[in-house]
Amino acid sequence: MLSQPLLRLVSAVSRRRMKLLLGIALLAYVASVWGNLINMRSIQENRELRIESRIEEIIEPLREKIRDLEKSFTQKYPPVKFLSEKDRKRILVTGGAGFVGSHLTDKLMMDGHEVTVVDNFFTGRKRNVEHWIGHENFELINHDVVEPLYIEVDQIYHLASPASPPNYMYNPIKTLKTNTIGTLNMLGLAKRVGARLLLASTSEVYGDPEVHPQTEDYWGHVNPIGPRACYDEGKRVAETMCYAYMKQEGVEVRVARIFNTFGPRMHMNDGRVVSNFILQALQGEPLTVYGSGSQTRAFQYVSDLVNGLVALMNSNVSSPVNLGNPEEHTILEFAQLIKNLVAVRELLASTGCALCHRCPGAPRILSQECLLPTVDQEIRVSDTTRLEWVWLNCVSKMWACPDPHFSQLQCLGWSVLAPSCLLPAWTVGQDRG
Ligand SMILES: O=c1ccn([C@@H]2O[C@H](COP(=O)(O)OP(=O)(O)O[C@H]3OC[C@@H](O)[C@H](O)[C@H]3O)[C@@H](O)[C@H]2O)c(=O)[nH]1
Repeated sequence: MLSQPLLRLVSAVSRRRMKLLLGIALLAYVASVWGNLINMRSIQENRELRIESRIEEIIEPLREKIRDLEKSFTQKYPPVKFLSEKDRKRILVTGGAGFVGSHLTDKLMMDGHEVTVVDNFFTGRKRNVEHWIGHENFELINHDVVEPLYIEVDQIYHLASPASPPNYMYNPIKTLKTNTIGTLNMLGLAKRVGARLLLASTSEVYGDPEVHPQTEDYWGHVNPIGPRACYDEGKRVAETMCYAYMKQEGVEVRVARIFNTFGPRMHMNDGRVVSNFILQALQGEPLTVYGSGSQTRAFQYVSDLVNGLVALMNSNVSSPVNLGNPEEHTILEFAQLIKNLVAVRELLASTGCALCHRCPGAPRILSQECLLPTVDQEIRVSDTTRLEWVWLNCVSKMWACPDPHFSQLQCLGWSVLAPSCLLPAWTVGQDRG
């Protein structure tokens, strides 16, 4: 038998042990719950990591594609000079998407100016200036100059008008409105904002000239009701408007009388002799020489004209200035040149009246520091060579083309449409000479 004190000792020890055991069990329980929690969290984290890496796997090729697309959409612009705020001008070019206007736009942009092109796209083409779209110095507005325009500019090159005979005779009333109301609107804008305006006039203001060559002091010989009157008289009144605004309102004006011009971006179907002959040769047709072919023209390359326009705009000469190549050729000579370069079957001499001679006369110096490019002997001599070069490069490539219709062919900027897309043929009876 155990004594009473011994029994008390034993029960006290087992109570303590019980407490200890209970404490240990509680700790073990807490530890296991904690462990489970940690385990669950790491499982969840693992799962999340797996999902994230799967998403990455799917997204990465897409990211790659976006990078490629971004690279291909990043527009590469022709090199543009940096001009300080003081030298940089805000320049409006009306008709800036056309043949001459787009080359002028190129020069002004590359010189570092801010250029706004306004065009109604009747004869202009967006693709002529598309290489500038998105550039911070460039803006393209689809607008008809017959409606007023409210913008802020320092200089206006006013070129908006159809210029080839079939185009301007297509809608003579519209041609008249463009050259009269359109010019009034641009002169109004020039007056409002204090801009200088250069009018792209034409050698056609001399009409069917009785004087040869036609210097700027010749008043011309124009039939006011002839087939070309909408253009000839439209440009004559546009010149009159310029000088009225100059005298009455103090607007600074420059007037360029532009002679025959050729070069890239000229529409093959615009109806003028260079494009007509090239197109006819491409299609294996005879060249249509109107009349005897003894009528003369002097063809200038478009970049020479553009340099002349910019030189004139920035000169102090406010009287009209002829811009053209003084090297004169008969149309027959021109046809022969093409005939010698390409195997053309025959030359067609029509019976139409074609006695007109057109040549800008001796080139003149605008001011001491501003020499018109037509004065440059090298350019004069090389013009025929350039024509041959354009001709050889375009034509030889096109002859090699397997498409018999030369549909939508692009060659050095010349666009050739399929025969079915051509404008109605330019007929002999419409020509003055
Ligand atoms: O197929 C043709 C086309 C034209 N010609 C002749 O080639 C000469 C030039 O005619 P174009 O149609 O090329 O141009 P034009 O000289 O008559 O007028 C042009 O010149 C100056 C620009 O300012 C004008 O915008 C434009 O009308 C004319 O004598 C014409 O009779 C042909 O012999 N065959």
